[in-house]
Amino acid sequence: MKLHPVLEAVTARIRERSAPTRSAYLARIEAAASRDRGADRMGCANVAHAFAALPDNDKFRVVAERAPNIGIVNSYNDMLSAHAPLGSFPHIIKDEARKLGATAQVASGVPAMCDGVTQGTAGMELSLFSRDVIAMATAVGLSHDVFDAALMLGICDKIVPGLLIGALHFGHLPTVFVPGGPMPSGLSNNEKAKVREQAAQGLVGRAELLEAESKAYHTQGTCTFYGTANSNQMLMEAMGLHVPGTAFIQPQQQLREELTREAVRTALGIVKARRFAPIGRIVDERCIANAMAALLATGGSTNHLIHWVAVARAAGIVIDWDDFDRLSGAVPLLSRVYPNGSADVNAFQEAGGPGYVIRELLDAGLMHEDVLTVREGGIREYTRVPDWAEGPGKAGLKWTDVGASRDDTVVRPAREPFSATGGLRLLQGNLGRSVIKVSAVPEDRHVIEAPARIFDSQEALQSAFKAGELDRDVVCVVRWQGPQANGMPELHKLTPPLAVLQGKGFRVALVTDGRMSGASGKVPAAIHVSPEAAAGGPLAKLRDGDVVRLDGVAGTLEARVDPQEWDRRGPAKMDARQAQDNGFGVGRELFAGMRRNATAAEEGACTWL
Ligand SMILES: O=C(O)[C@H](O)[C@@H](O)[C@H](O)[C@H](O)COP(=O)(O)O
Ligand code: SF4
Repeated sequence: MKLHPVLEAVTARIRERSAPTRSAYLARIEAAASRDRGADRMGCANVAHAFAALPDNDKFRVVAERAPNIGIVNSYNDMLSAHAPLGSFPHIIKDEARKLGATAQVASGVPAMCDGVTQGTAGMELSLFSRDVIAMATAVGLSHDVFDAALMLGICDKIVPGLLIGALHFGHLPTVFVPGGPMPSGLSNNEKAKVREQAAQGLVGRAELLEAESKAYHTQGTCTFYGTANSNQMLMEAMGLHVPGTAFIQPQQQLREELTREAVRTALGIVKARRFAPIGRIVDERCIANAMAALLATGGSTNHLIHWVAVARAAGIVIDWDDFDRLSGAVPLLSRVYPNGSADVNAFQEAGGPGYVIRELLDAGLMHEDVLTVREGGIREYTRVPDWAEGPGKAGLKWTDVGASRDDTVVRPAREPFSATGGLRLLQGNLGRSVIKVSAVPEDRHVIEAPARIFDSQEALQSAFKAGELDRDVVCVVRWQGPQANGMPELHKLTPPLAVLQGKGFRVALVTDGRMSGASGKVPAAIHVSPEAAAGGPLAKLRDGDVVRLDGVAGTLEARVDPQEWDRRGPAKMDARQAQDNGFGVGRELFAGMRRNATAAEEGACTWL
């Protein structure tokens, strides 16, 4: 299939811009790949320490027989419903490795924050930087340097980007990502959102709200909205870093275990076949462009406009919001999964899932086909759906073509998409550069112009809402929420009050240098405003009553203030003590160095460069 000219142009622009950093990166992984590693190179004490805990026959294998050794990086904990199933995976992986004459060791555990638990609390100020902590923790594990391949176990928001950034610093290793899958559907996301809005208006009490939330989030597995966690899964499929079709197979079933075993077979298959497919080679400019296209075609999380910039940078590839915006003009919206619709990821999988979207994008020339993946069959393998058959002679994993959409309210072909353009837009103007997810906003709310009301915290906005001060057309500006100010938290708790105002017919919007959740959607929000207010960005000059225009069609974000007056204004100052006080007791002081060192949101909010 001929490549779409826009995909071709964007990829060429990325390749040209990245040439110096990408060639340096490839040289580094060549050097690492040629360095002899493992048991027969290390000192005897090192070897003894590395394998002391292995059962004797495994020790023999990995030392005497130089059997391949897999490093497992696991983000298991009980705080994320999505990660709870991962506790049992290392046992399955070691068992499968042993069957294949290899060994596997947990190289390291990495931390994982549940953004649902910390949403709206001071703990959320650690969330973005936990991504780079996870990358560093991945490096701590893999730096034992006794591995021939790696398996990355993780699903949620900052965890997959962190694991990927870490793994790319070991780009010489074949690496497969292993998910756990979504929980079975409970109370629908729309129903949940409705109860939240009733609670915001005082129409239901805490007992009713807790009952609704607990019915939505009711067991192990990933939450079923298409937020950052499930956008991660879609992108892992589009980048060819998963076993094909594994993303949205639910945990606690035999197929999930078989796919985990298949990840071991896939990683060892690369090692034994000596197929040159280390992760640093798979993740190239075309792979990154494919991920961008898949994000846009599914109205994925706005967080990936930060994370995938950082992921690309870890592979020596430089992308920016112009690249996303240009691609968004050519990539159609092919799926509607909450918050971009009412279906959840289980319905998305039923209707065709990632395989359907990837097939449609490939056939429309909107994904590169000539890419490396962890599978020999290349990216076409990811247009197929796995199943596991039981019984004599039939047992085993098999894949079938995804076929036609089984629900065209959830996934549609590229020839008749939900929208001709992708779900994410770049906004520019005298307030800086920002992004908006338009795919989840009602058409008649894509352009909002109203007087601004300035807030220095999300709590201040919630208090003003409760006091009835926002019952009007208003652009709510929440500043001092960028990476350097307070770690760039998600302000998703503002969705219910703003949605109530929108539901009353007021024309409302949010403008912030902070983030929103991948699960945010219906209220127009210009987010990630760069440069952030704490770095001298123009949000610091805005005042109550200034008219602000957010135009998701023209791609602009402007303060309608007389230019001379605007130039005369000095910036407001952040009350740093306020941030310190409300953040005490959740460890935010430990992240002061990362706040100081973070690059801008558009550069991925990287803290390691
Ligand atoms: O980016 C994301 O997808 C969010 O961070 C998500 O992981 C988080 O859990 C939300 O807070 C969930 O939504 P609710 O808070 O509405 O449950
Ligand atoms: S999707 Fe969000 S709320 Fe759900 S488990 Fe993952 S981080 Fe937590």
